[in-house]
Amino acid sequence: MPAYKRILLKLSGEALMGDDAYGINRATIVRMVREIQEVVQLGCEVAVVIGGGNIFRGVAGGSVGMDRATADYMGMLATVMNSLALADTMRQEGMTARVMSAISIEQVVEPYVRPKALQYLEEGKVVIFAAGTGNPFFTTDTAAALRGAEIGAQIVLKATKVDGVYTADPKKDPEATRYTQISFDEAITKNLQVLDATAFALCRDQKLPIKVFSIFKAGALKRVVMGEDEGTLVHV
Ligand SMILES: Nc1ncnc2c1ncn2[C@@H]1O[C@H](COP(=O)(O)OP(=O)(O)O)[C@@H](O)[C@H]1O
Ligand SMILES: O=c1ccn([C@@H]2O[C@H](COP(=O)(O)OP(=O)(O)O)[C@@H](O)[C@H]2O)c(=O)[nH]1
Repeated sequence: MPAYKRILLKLSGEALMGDDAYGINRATIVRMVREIQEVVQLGCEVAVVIGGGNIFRGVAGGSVGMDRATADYMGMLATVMNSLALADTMRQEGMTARVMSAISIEQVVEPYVRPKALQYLEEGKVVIFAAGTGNPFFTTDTAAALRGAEIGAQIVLKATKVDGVYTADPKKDPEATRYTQISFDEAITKNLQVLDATAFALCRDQKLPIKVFSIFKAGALKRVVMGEDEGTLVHV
C-alpha cells in the first residue's frame, strides 16, 4: 500500500538533460516516466510540476541584460515544452496524462482549471502542471507548493540532483551530512537552500510536508511513495 493517496511530484528540469549539455535526454525522460508509472500502478494519484532549466539555461546567454519578467516568461515557456515532452513520453508508455498550463496558450495545452485537474486525478490520470505559477519572479518549486496545496496533495516530492537536504550544500562542502528529517523551522533557521524561500514558506503555512530525494537513483520514487526511508523529510 502506498503511504500517500495523492502526491505532487516536482521534477528538476535540469535533470532531464541527462549527460547532455542542454535539452531533453531521451533515455532519462523514459526512465523517469517508468518510475512514475510504477507509483501510478500502486494506486497513487500523481500530479507533476516540471522545471525548465534544461532548455532555459541553453538560451540564457541571450537573456543577459534582458528584462527579468521577460526572461521569466521564457523560462515558463520552457516548462511547457518539458511538460509536453513528458506527457508524450507517458502516452508512448501506455499512460494517460493531461497537461494544464498556468498561462493561456490554448492551441497548445488546456488551461489550468482546478476542478478539472481534480477530476483528472480522481480518474487516475497524471496531471502535469505547465508554466509554473504563471507569474514572473517565481520558480517551479513555488508552483509545486502552490498546486500541491490546491489539489490537497498529502506531500510534495522534490526529485532533484541531490539525494536529500544536507547540513550545507553538498556540491560545495564534501563534509556535509544528510538529514533523514528536519523541521521547517530548523531548515529556515539554518538557511538550508534546497527549496526556494517562497515555496518553503507556503508549505510550512499549509502544513504540507516535503520530501527531497534523488532523481537519478533508480527506484527512489517508489521507495518514497511506499513510505520507506529515502531522502529527507521536511515536516512541520
Ligand atoms: N543544504 C543543502 N542540502 C542539499 N542541497 C543543497 C543545500 N544547499 C544547496 N543545495 C543545492 O540545491 C540544489 C537543488 O536545488 P535546485 O537548484 O532547486 O534544483 P532543481 O530545481 O533543479 O531540482 C542541489 O544541486 C544542491 O547543490
Ligand atoms: O512560476 C514560475 C515558474 C518558473 N518561472 C521561470 O521559469 C524558469 C524555470 O524554472 P526553474 O528554474 O524552477 O526550473 P528547474 O530549476 O527545476 O529546472 C525559472 O528560472 C523562472 O525564470 C517563473 O518565472 N515563474
